[in-house]
Amino acid sequence: MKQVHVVAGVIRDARGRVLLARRTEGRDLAGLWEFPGGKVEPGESAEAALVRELREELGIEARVDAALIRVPQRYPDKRLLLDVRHIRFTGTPKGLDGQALAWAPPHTLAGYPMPPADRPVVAALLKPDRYLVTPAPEDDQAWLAALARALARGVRCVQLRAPGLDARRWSRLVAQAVALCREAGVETLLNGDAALAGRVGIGLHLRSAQLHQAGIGEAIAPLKAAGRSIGASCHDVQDLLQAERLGCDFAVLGPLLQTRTHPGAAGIGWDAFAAMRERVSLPVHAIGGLVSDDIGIARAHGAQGIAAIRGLWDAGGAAE
Ligand SMILES: Nc1nc2c([nH]c(=O)n2[C@H]2C[C@H](O)[C@@H](COP(=O)(O)OP(=O)(O)OP(=O)(O)O)O2)c(=O)[nH]1
Ligand SMILES: [Mg+2]
Repeated sequence: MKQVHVVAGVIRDARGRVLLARRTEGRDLAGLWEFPGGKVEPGESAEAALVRELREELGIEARVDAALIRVPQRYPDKRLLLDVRHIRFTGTPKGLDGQALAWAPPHTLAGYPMPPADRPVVAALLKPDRYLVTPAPEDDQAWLAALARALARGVRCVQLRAPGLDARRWSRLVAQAVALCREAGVETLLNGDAALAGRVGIGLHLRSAQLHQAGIGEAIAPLKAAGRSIGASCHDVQDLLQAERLGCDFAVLGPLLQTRTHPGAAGIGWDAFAAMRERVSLPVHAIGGLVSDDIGIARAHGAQGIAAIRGLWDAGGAAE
C-alpha cells in the first residue's frame, strides 16, 4: 500500500480561532473539513512542504512552529502520516483553490465533519495529554491526599481504579474522590463498574475483557446518552476496533514498556503502537512504564499522550 506523508498546520487568529479548509469536489474525502496543508514532495523537508502548501493554498507566509501530533492512519487506498504543526503567519488566508474556509472556535472543532486522521488531531488540541490511573489504596486518607496532590500538579483526567478492594469501602472512596475531581473541574472515569459510574455521575473506563462481553453496548448506552466519557483498555487491534465500534471516546493501548504491574509482559514499543493506532480513528493514550517526559515521543507516534499509575501519581514521576 502506498505511503503518503502529509503536513498540515494549526493556524490561529488573534481570537484563538482555528482555520479549517473544506476539501473541494473531485478529490478524495471531498466536502470534509481539514487543517490546511498537503503532501510532502520527494526530497522536500516537512517544514518546506508546509510553507509551500500554505503559500499555494492560502497565500500566506508561514513560519513552522512546534509539533502538535503525527498521526499514522490507514485509509482504503493508502497509509497516511498526518504531521501537524503549529503555525505563525503573515498575510490574510484566502481559499486560492476555491476551497471554503472557516475560522472555528476551538470548542466547535469536533462539530466539523473531518477525515478519520483528524479526530486524534482535534483531541490533541482539546483534550488532556495525561490520564492518571489510580493505584489501589492502602490507607484511604493518604490515597485521597495523593489524589488531591496529583490534581494540584495539573492532571486533568483521572481513572478511579482499585482492583480487589472491598465493594462498600470502594464506593465510599469513589464518592469522596469524585467530589475532589469535580471541585478541580477534572474529567473522571470509573474502572469497570457501569452501575456505580451511573450512580455517581461520572464516565466509565472499560477493561479489555469487557469490550467483548455480550450486552456491553446496552450497558454503556445510558452513560453515553448522559454525555459521560467512555474509555477502553486495549492490548491489540481487535480491542481497538471493538472500542471504536462501541463508540468509545478514547482508548488506552499498551503495555508500551515493561512495567512493575505487568512484570511478565514485554512492552510493545513505539513502532508497534503506531502500527496499531493507524487502524482506528480514536484518540489513543499509550500506557506502560511512561512518565510525563514521554509525552513528546508519544505524540510523535500518534498518541494522545500517556496514561500511567506510578508515573503520574507520585510527584517524582518514577515509572510504574
Ligand atoms: N491537508 C490535510 N490533508 C488531510 C488532513 N486529514 C487527512 O486525512 N488528510 C488527507 C487527505 C488527503 O488524502 C491527503 C492530503 O492530500 P491532498 O490531495 O490534499 O494533497 P495536496 O494538498 O498536496 O494536493 P494535491 O495537489 O496532491 O491534490 O491527506 C488534514 O487535516 N489536512
Ligand atoms: Mg492540500
